[in-house]
Amino acid sequence: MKVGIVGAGMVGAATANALVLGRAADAIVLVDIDRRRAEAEAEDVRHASPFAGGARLLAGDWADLAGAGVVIIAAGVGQKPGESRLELLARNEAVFEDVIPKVLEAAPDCVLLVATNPVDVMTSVATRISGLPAARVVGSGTILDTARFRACLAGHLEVAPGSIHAYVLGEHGDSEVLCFSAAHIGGIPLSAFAAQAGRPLDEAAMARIDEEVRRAAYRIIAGKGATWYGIAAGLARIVRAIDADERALLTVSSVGAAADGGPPLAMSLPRLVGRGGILRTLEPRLDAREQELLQRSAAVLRAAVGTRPESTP
Ligand SMILES: NC(=O)C1=CN([C@@H]2O[C@H](COP(=O)(O)OP(=O)(O)OC[C@H]3O[C@@H](n4cnc5c(N)ncnc54)[C@H](O)[C@@H]3O)[C@@H](O)[C@H]2O)C=CC1
Ligand SMILES: CC(=O)C(=O)O
Repeated sequence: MKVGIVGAGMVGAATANALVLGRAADAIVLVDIDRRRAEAEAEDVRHASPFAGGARLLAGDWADLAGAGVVIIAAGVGQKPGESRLELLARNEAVFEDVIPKVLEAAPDCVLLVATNPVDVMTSVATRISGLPAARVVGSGTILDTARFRACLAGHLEVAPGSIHAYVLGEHGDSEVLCFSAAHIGGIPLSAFAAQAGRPLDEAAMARIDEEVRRAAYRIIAGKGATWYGIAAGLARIVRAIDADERALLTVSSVGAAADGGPPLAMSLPRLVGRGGILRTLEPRLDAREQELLQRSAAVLRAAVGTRPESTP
């Protein structure tokens, strides 16, 4: 499949590299207002391609997105140290007003895959501007937070992250919800597994893991200015699910029924992803406290979306 990437900064370039190394695309087109940057990144990643599947890399114009099955939007500003994702909204909404119509003119049949922050609100914005059905506008949502959660649990429990079924839902941001209650390893609830493994998951351990996941971006941004490897791997995972029509269960964002029972809103829930984007949204089974936190997260996003007109699924 041909994949377009709009925004050839740290996230866009790392995603191109992850797609190449993961053999998740045949051709990748990088588009950026900074054409020189896009060309340099395309050339650099092109030199990784012979070590993997040989995907073609191009820095192009909008018209070069023609035929792309997925177009990833990673254009816009990122957080400065200490800044929250929601503070980026006004600046990145202006970028989307510019780029989304150009993408759709060139690639009217693509799935839009949104990475730009605040990613849930930007998914709502992209759905509104594009006029596409909600299923075709996928936000990376909490796919990264879910990976961080599994990585932390894997470290604590000394088990492979791939054997852990655990999810982060809600906002990709400060109000996200780590769902401990439904998490399991091989069908064994997390707490029972932890006891068997001699690695108790008490309140203190859960609070430490929560803090580690929720504050990960702030720590990384304080240390190196931005984050890119984790989200790049997550975006490549979503592209693979779409391309191979996997019906994979991923925590991604899309405008749809919200946890607070209000009008449609983009937030992360467990969703089946395959050809065409979101195929189905599942209702998570949470304990009462997590359910309440998820409703609060929806309220935070609803306040951020404000009075913007929403696209309904
Ligand atoms: N969803 C997630 O989990 C994550 C999201 N992000 C977000 O991804 C976005 C990009 O981050 P970085 O790559 O680090 O930023 P960056 O500053 O390195 O790259 C952004 C690129 O967008 C380009 N751009 C800006 N306006 C444009 C326009 N109108 N048309 C075409 N290109 C345009 C810039 O020239 C720049 O090359 C940020 O909003 C950041 O917060 C970052 C990490 C994780
Ligand atoms: C920057 C960002 O959203 C993250 O790393 O989670």
